[in-house]
Amino acid sequence: MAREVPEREQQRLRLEGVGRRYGRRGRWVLSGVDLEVAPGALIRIEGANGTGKSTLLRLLAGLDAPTVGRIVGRPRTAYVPERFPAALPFTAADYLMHLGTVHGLSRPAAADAADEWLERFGAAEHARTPMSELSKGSSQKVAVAQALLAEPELLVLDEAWTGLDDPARGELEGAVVERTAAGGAVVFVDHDPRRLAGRPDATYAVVEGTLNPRTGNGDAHADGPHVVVRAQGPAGTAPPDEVTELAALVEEAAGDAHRITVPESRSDAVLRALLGARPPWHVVSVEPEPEPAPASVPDLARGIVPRPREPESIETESP
Ligand SMILES: Nc1ncnc2c1ncn2[C@@H]1O[C@H](COP(=O)(O)OP(=O)(O)OP(=O)(O)O)[C@@H](O)[C@H]1O
Repeated sequence: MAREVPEREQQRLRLEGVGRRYGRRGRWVLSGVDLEVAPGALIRIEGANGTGKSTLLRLLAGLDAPTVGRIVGRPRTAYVPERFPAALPFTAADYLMHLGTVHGLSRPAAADAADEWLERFGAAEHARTPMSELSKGSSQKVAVAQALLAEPELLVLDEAWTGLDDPARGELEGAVVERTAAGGAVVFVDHDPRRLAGRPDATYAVVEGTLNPRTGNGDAHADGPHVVVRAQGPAGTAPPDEVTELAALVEEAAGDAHRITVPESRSDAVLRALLGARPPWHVVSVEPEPEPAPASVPDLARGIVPRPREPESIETESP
């Protein structure tokens, strides 16, 4: 049974004018980011490769500090990093029990929570396996279990579904829905546009260092049907900026191809931008986006309060 988190007792995380660059002369990876994460909110962060999504999530998780701006109101936070340090000198159960006690659980409660989450993710048989001997998938199950077992007020997931088998992926989606229903906030990045489709209270895209709200209700897929454009450009190049700004999601595919998910209403503009690039991109295919899988847990009303932005920084949705 999930621990309820009364809203009035929770810290509300706020990013105010946050900028981050690596090194004194490095480029600004993020700049002028304002964001408020309300209790119970489910927030999706999108963006092309290397735009700064992980940088933003590390700031949200409290593992990194802004170069400028400030972060206030730290809730009890747990984080699943993009790369989990698997070669730790513990068995899976001992590691989870240790993490549970760090998060304030008694040893028996931490041991019970460790067993419960390993069971839920189908990894109970690996409880006594040293972490260094776990497969990538089992190690990822431990990574998500360590974040969930203390029932955090804020859960930050950086591509946490990657490497999990199908049942564990479904289990993690269910756990996210449970967490938000219990009043916890969840912020996630995932390369699959169908992940938790229709559920986020807000979706933001990181574009050229700024955080742009997607649509009125925050769901990237609320703006009508989408198409998937597969396109190939010169080796090692990212799609033109105009494409990244118009698309709901840009992902690298096999070879030098990119998979670009875009609202149907903007697909002509994306194709024009690809074909008009110098040198032009080769459009391999244009297909309707597959239907998302139906959600398994009843929907629940939740509140998200995006911080007000300066008018010039609001992304307008072109028809
Ligand atoms: N610790 C670091 N030191 C120096 N540069 C870094 C560091 N972490 C990230 N960067 C740089 O910051 C930029 C944004 O990286 P980040 O990992 O946040 O992007 P991302 O959107 O999560 O990318 P991906 O989708 O590939 O995971 C990249 O140019 C990256 O090389």
